[in-house]
Amino acid sequence: MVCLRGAAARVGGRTLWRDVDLSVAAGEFVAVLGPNGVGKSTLVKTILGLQPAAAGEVRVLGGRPGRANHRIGYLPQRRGFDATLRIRGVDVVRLGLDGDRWGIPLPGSARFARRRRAAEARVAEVIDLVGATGYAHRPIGQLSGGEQQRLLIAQALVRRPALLLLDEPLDSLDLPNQGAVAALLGHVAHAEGVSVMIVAHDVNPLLAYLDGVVYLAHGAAVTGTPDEVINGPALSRLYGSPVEVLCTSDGRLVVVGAPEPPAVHADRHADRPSGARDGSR
Ligand SMILES: Nc1ncnc2c1ncn2[C@@H]1O[C@H](COP(=O)(O)OP(=O)(O)OP(=O)(O)O)[C@@H](O)[C@H]1O
Repeated sequence: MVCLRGAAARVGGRTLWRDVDLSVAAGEFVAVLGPNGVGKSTLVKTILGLQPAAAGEVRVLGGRPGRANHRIGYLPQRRGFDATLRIRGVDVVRLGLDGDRWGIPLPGSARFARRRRAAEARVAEVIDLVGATGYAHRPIGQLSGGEQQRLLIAQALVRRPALLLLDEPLDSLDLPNQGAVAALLGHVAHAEGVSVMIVAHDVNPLLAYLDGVVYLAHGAAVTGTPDEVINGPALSRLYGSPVEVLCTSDGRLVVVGAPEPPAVHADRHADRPSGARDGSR
């Protein structure tokens, strides 16, 4: 579904990363990890064809990046909806189906009625899949961050994408909601067969569900299973200095000694509960 060989990204005259090899198969759930500014979002943009690779080869859904974007669901970084926004959750999901389409059949025609029924059925199906049926008819601005996030995931899924790309969807969710959204994405990958790539700062909520990890740091990447990547020797080689990975009694991983400062977006973490931490760094 996604294949990078010796890929490099260059923005503003600066090489962010190089020699990145990565393969994501159908139905795999892969996290893109690493400190602030290392180029995680740029990797997603490279896969979408919004940022040309500076070197190497990038193939997405069997072709050049950008060619098959209609088969990709994309959830960009965001800050949340204004509390006064009146549009309902169900309408937000529906926008993912036909929000960009022109030439919709005339109201009153049989084709229009058929299409509307099929669209309504698909929207209801995907809202059910993300567990948002109970609140999808409320204004999205009045929903919690976790509820909004589920509806946005439904929007990204409504066209039955083969690949789902999510840029920090767990950011600013509390720990129970991070866990719930991680479980939902694991289900989307493993039960629905969608390949899922997620940019994240904390691997811990995702660990139980992940098939693979891309860890970007120091202009390079390590890729593999979570066990292959998130360990002291692999991260020490990547950073070029001693890094330890500690495992807490409840199975959380804490990376100690990584040279970069913690990757916290203070602005987007304002509503984070006290005591919540970013354990993967
Ligand atoms: N179009 C651009 N022109 C110049 N610099 C850019 C451009 N896009 C991104 N950058 C820079 O490239 C670096 C990597 O950005 P990117 O958003 O990919 O990082 P990230 O790992 O996703 O960061 P974060 O964890 O903070 O979201 C940043 O320093 C950013 O300012």
